[in-house]
Amino acid sequence: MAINNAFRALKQEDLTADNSTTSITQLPANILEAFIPGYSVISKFLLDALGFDITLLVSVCFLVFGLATSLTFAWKHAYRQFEEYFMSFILINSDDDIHDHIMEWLASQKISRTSRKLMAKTGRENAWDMIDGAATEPELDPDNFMNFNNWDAKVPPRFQPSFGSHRFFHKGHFFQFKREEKQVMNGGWPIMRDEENITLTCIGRSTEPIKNLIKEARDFYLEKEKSCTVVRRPSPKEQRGRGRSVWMKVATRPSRPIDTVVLEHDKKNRVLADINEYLHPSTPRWYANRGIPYRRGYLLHGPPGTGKSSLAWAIAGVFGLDIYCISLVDTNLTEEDLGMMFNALPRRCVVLLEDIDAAGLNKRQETEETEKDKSEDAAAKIGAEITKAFKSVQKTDKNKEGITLSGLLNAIDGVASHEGRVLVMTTNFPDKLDEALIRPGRIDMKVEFTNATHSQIYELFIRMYSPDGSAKVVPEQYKFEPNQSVKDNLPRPLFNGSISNGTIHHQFTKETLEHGNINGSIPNGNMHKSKILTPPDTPIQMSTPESTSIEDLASEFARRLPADVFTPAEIQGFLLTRKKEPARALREVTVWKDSVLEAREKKALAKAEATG
Ligand SMILES: Nc1ncnc2c1ncn2[C@@H]1O[C@H](COP(=O)(O)OP(=O)(O)OP(=O)(O)O)[C@@H](O)[C@H]1O
Repeated sequence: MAINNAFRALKQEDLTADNSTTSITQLPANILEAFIPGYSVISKFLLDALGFDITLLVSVCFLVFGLATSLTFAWKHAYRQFEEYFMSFILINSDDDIHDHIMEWLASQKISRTSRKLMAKTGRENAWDMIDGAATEPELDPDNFMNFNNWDAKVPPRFQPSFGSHRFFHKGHFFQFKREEKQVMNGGWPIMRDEENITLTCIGRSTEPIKNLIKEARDFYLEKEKSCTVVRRPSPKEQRGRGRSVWMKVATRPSRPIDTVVLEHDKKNRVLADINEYLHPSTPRWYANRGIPYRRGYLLHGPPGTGKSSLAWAIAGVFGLDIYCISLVDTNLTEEDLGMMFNALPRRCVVLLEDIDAAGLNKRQETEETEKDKSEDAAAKIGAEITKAFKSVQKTDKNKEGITLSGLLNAIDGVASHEGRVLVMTTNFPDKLDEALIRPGRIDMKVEFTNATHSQIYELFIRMYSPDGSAKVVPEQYKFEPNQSVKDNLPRPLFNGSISNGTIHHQFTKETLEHGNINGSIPNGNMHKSKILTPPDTPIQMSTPESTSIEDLASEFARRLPADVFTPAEIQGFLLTRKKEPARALREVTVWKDSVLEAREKKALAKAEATG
């Protein structure tokens, strides 16, 4: 009996032990059934068909999954707590320049090669990349033309860390870089826009390592763009405001060297010296001590194509300033926007207001109209009043979305306005501008641009044909005596183009100047005279001891054109189409001059006829 009881107890124990084993490695069938409907039927079917019980396998999978989920949850929670109490972060919005600095820097770091989460960007080359030889060389087709077929596809893509979290070590510090994009309301429902933020996090309760990293990224970026001018324009209307920048970067281009602006040296130097003094760190105090608003405006005026915008760009390049361009004819620009834009300007920059005469900011007519009114009788006066009122309503409507003179003056004189900034306005018609706009305090220096003088023509020629585009200062002895001709002094031996080290050495003789008889060929077939092709890698070296110097050609060229008749842009356009053929330019300039003058005359006649 006792043995029987013990045996039963043992059996019971065995059963219990069996049960406990089942509960660890095998989940009860009813639990599995709850997760996988029809599980018992499937497992029974598989047991019958294959003689294999899948319960153990499924249970293990469930347990591993459960464990992994719990561990992930616990890790995330613990990491969040750690992040909260032992980490620091800095948030950067994509509107800010720092965003570009960081992304550019990261693209050059190891993380952009090793990360498993990358974003590929088509490596669109900037036209200026060619300058540094950074750009990929295009292929030449059998006719020696460059072939840009599928050019963008040939440029290697750029890689950046993609959206999500990335971790990396830099200079002994651990960083987490998180890039997120979300949709936010743009002004009001239902217009949405994408907003991108990046968060940089580091271990420790100080943000100093992140600040250092941002500084490093900024220095890296600025070093790359050292000799470039950043161009900004107003952001699209729907993106302005709400903490978003009202300015957006539209381009970065190589700074324009000041010598490339062909202008009387005195004029150029006067402007540069004035701006230099204005931007000096001690100048704001000087202005403040005297209670004078710290600002300076420049009006560049003259016919179209005489170099006004070019000078503004060159000024930005000389002083390493970004250029902020505003077009007052932009109908999307309101006075409120304009005020916001002036207030959002950085401490130092060039603000370029182009063609202000085209913006409807013409001289006010009031005085004129009042004078006229005085001489009219009462009935006419009433009529005039009605017309005036009607016109003013029309004017208000028309300018609802545009800028009025008072709006512009308010922006210029605004609270923060452009203190410390260089304000440059350009116009083709200075006489049309309202006195209020150009009074001292708003415009402090006026620079007149004219059609090309003889010395400008000379310099434009030299600049076009000297190997590196640099022109020597117009020589003192260079005098444009009406009867002086260097042509008569040109050496006479026949030209024979010679080539050494793949470079064509042109020599110009009187005959080549007169008849264009340049004989040149390249043995490797790069240049075929019949196709008038010049290989891309053949800089022209013009002057050799026996040849006519480029200065002589320039003098003769300038002599053949009248002064103050053609704009520098016109002359540049003419030279550009003969950019490697100074002799041809000299040969053809007289014909060109006559044809342009004739066309002008015809146009003037047609206009006169049309106006009766
Ligand atoms: N004085 C100059 N020196 C060098 N290049 C010039 C000069 N004037 C004009 N150019 C050339 O002509 C082109 C037009 O010049 P730019 O835009 O500066 O003229 P602008 O006076 O501002 O004309 P607009 O009044 O039509 O805006 C540019 O390619 C520029 O390089």
